[in-house]
Amino acid sequence: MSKFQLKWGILATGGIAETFARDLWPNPECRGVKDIEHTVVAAASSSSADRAQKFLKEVRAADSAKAYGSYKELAQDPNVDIIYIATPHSHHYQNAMLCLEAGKNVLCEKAFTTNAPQLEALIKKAKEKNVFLMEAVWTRYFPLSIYVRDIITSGKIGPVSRTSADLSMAMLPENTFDDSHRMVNPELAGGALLDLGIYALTWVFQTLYTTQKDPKAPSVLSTMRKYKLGTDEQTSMLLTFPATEARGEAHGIATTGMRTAADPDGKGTAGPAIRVQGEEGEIQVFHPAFRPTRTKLILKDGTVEDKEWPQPGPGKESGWKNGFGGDWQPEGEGQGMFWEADECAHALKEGRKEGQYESLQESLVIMQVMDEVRKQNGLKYPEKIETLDYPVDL
Ligand SMILES: NC(=O)C1=CN([C@@H]2O[C@H](COP(=O)(O)OP(=O)(O)OC[C@H]3O[C@@H](n4cnc5c(N)ncnc54)[C@H](OP(=O)(O)O)[C@@H]3O)[C@@H](O)[C@H]2O)C=CC1
Ligand SMILES: O=C1OC[C@@H](O)[C@H](O)[C@H]1O
Repeated sequence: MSKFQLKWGILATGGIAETFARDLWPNPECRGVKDIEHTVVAAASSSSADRAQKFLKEVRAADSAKAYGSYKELAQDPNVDIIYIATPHSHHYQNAMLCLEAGKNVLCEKAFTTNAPQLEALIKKAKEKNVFLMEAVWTRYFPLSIYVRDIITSGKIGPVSRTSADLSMAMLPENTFDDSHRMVNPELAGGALLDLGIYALTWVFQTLYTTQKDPKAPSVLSTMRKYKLGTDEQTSMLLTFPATEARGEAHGIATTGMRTAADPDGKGTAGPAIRVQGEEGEIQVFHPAFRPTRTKLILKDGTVEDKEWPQPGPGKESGWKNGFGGDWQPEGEGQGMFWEADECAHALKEGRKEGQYESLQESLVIMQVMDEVRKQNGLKYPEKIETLDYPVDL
């Protein structure tokens, strides 16, 4: 059987671009995926073509891969099937529009855009060009996430009425980040909400919204503690999801922050970061919410199922070098970003224009929730990064 080949272009050469591109290197067969192949055929850096060339070497791309010194050249490369966008949040709208305008399929890092109207404009453009568009919320595509959603839809824990999810990582911003860093800088749409809070929201949504046949957008109440630069360093959200066919009203509690830790000792002693609670039991997921590797199912009848979910990889012997994962990524394992890449390949192979575990509609509802949270707490980014105008030189 011939395999479906997906040829990737990587837009930007920072931290996550490197991790993602490294994750494309192991043969998908090492995770049981037999029908597709990924190849990095080009990369672009806004700094220089030399930087892109160095990047391609670091991620083991073939010598034939093209190195570009501008994103525009990458968007126009006819050999590229899909572009992975790995710039700061502030730039996603402009970068994605550039690629969609050029007729490219796009996988765009989270948070998709700075606001919901920008995302609506991207969705409209993707439809007009008849291309694929997906937000790179990689966690959604893990077998662990599929298992959790299946537990819910199977009815095993009964109707779910509450999910609480925390992604807090004690990295005191004043000691960790320069004022120009994307995690705190308003010019780059920094702050906990768009960077980390989106994972707490992902768990609330994929358990209370994605699992429903007739999902409805939630209402939201929120509070925010601001950093000295005006971006948020801690945000707490209480979401109310209307009743559906399968359950009554449900509450989602999503918290995020840079001052407290979901896992203070790094050993899971504090308990689960995520609890999905139903009438017959609950399913727990352990920190970190973006790359969890442990779940615990606890049922009223006394059943307890503790499960580990190591990320597959090519093994230590392959000489494969770990990426961004650091402590979370034992040697020989992959980071786990390949699951979302596999979803892109399967979607394009099947002719789908969006991901199967997070529709564009759902990404939009989440973006609307984040807009509302910012509105309730007076967090605005500079006009040039919230605008619908295109092109804007950032
Ligand atoms: N899924 C995940 O686990 C993770 C996702 N992310 C997401 O990935 C995105 C990028 O994060 P990360 O890789 O950590 O960021 P980095 O700062 O490491 O890299 C961002 C890259 O974007 C390009 N860029 C273009 N314009 C700018 C600008 N004005 N300021 C800074 N960089 C610019 C640069 O590449 P060049 O010079 O080559 O053009 C830069 O290297 C964010 O959306 C973030 O939320 C981040 C970490 C983990
Ligand atoms: O997506 C992410 O996951 C890991 C975090 O450390 C990082 O800040 C964030 O962008």
